[in-house]
Parts: sequence; C-alpha cells; structure tokens
Amino acid sequence: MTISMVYLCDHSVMRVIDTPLQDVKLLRPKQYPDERGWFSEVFTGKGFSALGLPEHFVQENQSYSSRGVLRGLHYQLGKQQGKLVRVLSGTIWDVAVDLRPGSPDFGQWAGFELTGDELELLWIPEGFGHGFLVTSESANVLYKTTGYYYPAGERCIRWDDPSLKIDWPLEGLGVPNISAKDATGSYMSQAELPPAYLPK
Ligand SMILES: Cc1cn([C@H]2C[C@H](O)[C@@H](COP(=O)(O)OP(=O)(O)O[C@H]3O[C@@H](C)C(=O)[C@@H](O)[C@H]3O)O2)c(=O)[nH]c1=O
Repeated sequence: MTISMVYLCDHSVMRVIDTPLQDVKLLRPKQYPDERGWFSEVFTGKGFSALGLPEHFVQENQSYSSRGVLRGLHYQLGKQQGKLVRVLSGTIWDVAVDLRPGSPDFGQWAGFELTGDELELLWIPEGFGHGFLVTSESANVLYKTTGYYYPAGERCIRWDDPSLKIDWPLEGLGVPNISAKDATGSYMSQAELPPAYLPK
C-alpha cells in the first residue's frame, strides 16, 4: 500500500488509497461522529465519478459465510463486472487478481483484510478475478456490481493455482471450505481470460 490521496467531492471527503495493483483502490469514506454514533456517505454517484470510478452500479449482492469459507476466484466474460466490496460484519481477506492480458499488473494479486469494524470499501475493476476467505467466526459481505449476473459468462480460477502464489492466511483454518463449482475452477494458464488491457 503506497500513496494516500484525499479527494474533495462537494462537501464529502473520500480517502483513496493506492494498492499494489494500479487500478484497484481502497476507499475510506468520511465519517461524521456525534453523540448518537456516526454517519457516512458511503457511496455517491457524483463522488465516484469525480474520482474516475463508475457512477452507476446495477446490482447489489450480499453473502454470509462462516469461518474458513473461501469464495473465488471469480470473474465474468461477455458481461464483465466491476465490484465495490464492503464488509458489514466479521473479517475477510479479499483478493483481486489482474487477469487482463497486456496489463502491467497481469497475473499479479493483492490481498486486503476487510472488516466490519472499519468503514472501508475495495474497488475492483472489470477484468479482475475476485475471491475472499472468511477469517472470523462468520462474515457478511456486501458488494455492488457494474454489470448484471450473467451465468453463461461465469468463470473461476482455482484459489490455489500455484502460478499465482496467493498467500492465503489459512493459519488455524485448515483446508478452506469451497463450493463444488469452485473446485472445478481452471488454472490461469488454461483459463479463458477477459479482454486485453487498454491503456488509459
Ligand atoms: C453471484 C450470483 C449468484 N447467484 C446464485 C447462483 C447460485 O444459486 C447461488 C450461489 O452462487 P455462487 O456459488 O456463484 O456464489 P458466490 O460463490 O458467492 O459467487 C460470488 O463470489 C464472489 C467472490 C464474487 O466476486 C461474486 O461476483 C460472485 O461470483 O446464488 C445469483 O442468483 N446471482 C448472482 O449474482
């Protein structure tokens, strides 16, 4: 994690934190505490647009998982999805992998601990594989997507693909609990990948 930048979007302040993957961002919305608790504008279309991030999301998903569950690494072909991920309760280790051929970060991954105790969002653009491991008793994960669910385009890369060398924090968790579908995931070398990276 490198540079921290603060952008002003009207009255609202969003801290944008660069990550080892140039197009993946951690976002910390401003919180307004008072004697009742706190308030925050977690997402505004115009604020995101001012940051060069998508203004429109078409779907919001929530999943609940118990400790040791690993979902991923998922992406969609045909109708791609950018994802804005937030943890409502519990703690996960969230992973993004750049799958865009030609990208400077192609084949690179980054992992982030996200917890319901912090107001933090992770922005993962189209063309990335996404997955997470639940490291707390349970976790509620909420994410908006820029594209609709498109089952025909669903793809999965194995969480344990040795070419990716993802350092999942599995200490004390043992073998992760994955779905039957994820167990049939592809190795990246054999996977049908998203469209090539387009430099901005
Ligand atoms: C993802 C999704 C699933 N479903 C259904 C299909 C299935 O019956 C059930 C569970 O689906 P899955 O096993 O694919 O759910 P899950 O393994 O949680 O899939 C999700 O994983 C994370 C890591 C992502 O990044 C998401 O984009 C999505 O791929 O929910 C929908 O109706 N809409 C959706 O958008």
